[in-house]
Amino acid sequence: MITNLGEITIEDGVIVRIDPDKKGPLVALPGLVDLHTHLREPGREDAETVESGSRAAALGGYTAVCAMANTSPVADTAGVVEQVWRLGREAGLVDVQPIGAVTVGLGGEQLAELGAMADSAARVRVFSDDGHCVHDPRLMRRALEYVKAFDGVIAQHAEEPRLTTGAQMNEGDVAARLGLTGWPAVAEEAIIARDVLLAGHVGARLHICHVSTAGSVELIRWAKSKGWRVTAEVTPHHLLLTEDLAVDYDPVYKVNPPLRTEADVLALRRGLQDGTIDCVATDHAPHSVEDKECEWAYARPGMLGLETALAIVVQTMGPQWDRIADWMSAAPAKIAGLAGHGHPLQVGQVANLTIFDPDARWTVDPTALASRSRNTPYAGMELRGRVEATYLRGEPTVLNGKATR
Ligand SMILES: NC(=O)N[C@@H](CC(=O)O)C(=O)O
Ligand SMILES: [Zn+2]
Repeated sequence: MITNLGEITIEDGVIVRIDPDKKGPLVALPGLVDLHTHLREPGREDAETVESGSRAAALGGYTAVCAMANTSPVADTAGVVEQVWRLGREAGLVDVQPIGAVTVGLGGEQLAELGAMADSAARVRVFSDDGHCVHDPRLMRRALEYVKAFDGVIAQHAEEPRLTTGAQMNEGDVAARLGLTGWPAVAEEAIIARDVLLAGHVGARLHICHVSTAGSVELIRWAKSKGWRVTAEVTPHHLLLTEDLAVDYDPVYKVNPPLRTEADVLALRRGLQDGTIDCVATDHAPHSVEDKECEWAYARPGMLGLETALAIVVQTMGPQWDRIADWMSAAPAKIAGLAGHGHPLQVGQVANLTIFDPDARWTVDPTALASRSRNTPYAGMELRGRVEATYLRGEPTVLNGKATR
């Protein structure tokens, strides 16, 4: 089958011609890859399923997502990661690459069967206790040593739990005014400092999840200057939103790590621009109405991200299409070891691609999202730029802004 997408022609799932003369107003990007997605299946299918999350991802321009391990049961065995991987194949809308837990049950005490997950049909290469920090430095060291053998990576949720007990939002003036317990920047930075040193010592790959402070950017810049194998991600929400949004106690803005200050937002954008931060990852964290639309103190942290990510990145970083292709496709594919994704749009490459209309304006309606949850911080906001179409190995998963399945 031959498909013509303006300047790009696809045949049998492969890009066979690129004709720059035919370039129209739409932007073609390599299919986006998300390094940090919470799909909630198994266990919380009321909040999201592999299929609903895959549909949200495709609508956001993604062709692959890495599914975080904090499901129920936890993805800490070959059986569970294979289940998630198989569900992704059945949904067939994006490639779902499971992330395995670092420790049994995310308990932080005993290493999970990393090797068995790596050898499973799901071929796990990224391991994370996300939602929890791997707190014990000895265990963290062992995990780094273990995954080094097969070029795996430990993705750390950097949060020193002894400094965040009872924390509800960023520590600072706003928290003091609202009477909410603060989550200080140092809780993130202390773990990053420790772990880049460990990664340097072991010579293994470390990835820092959802970096949120200016100090973290500095530490990662320093670690990279040493030549240590450290990568980092930033979320679209940390590139745009600040702690001030908490003033009305609307729990949609409660997220972990918390929204920080304007100075942090600017430092994160600079860090992404100068390559200190490698990629943008959504941390798509769907939560049910009961878990989210309640008092701030009881609401679960986390916000949706997949369907709005590209528009938010363009809004915050500008229409730097080559850089965006790197931040949202090539870099995350490389970190996750996804050989079939992240390729530049070139003749002969597999046709995983996203067609984006940079001028389309749309208003975010939480009830119209493909996600089973509604906890988007952009509800009612007018965004500029929308995914028109997404192709997975040459097959459309989204056409005219609608999922094909
Ligand atoms: N980001 C969040 O606030 N929540 C995530 C866990 C996480 O990414 O830390 C979740 O699973 O809901
Ligand atoms: Zn996390």
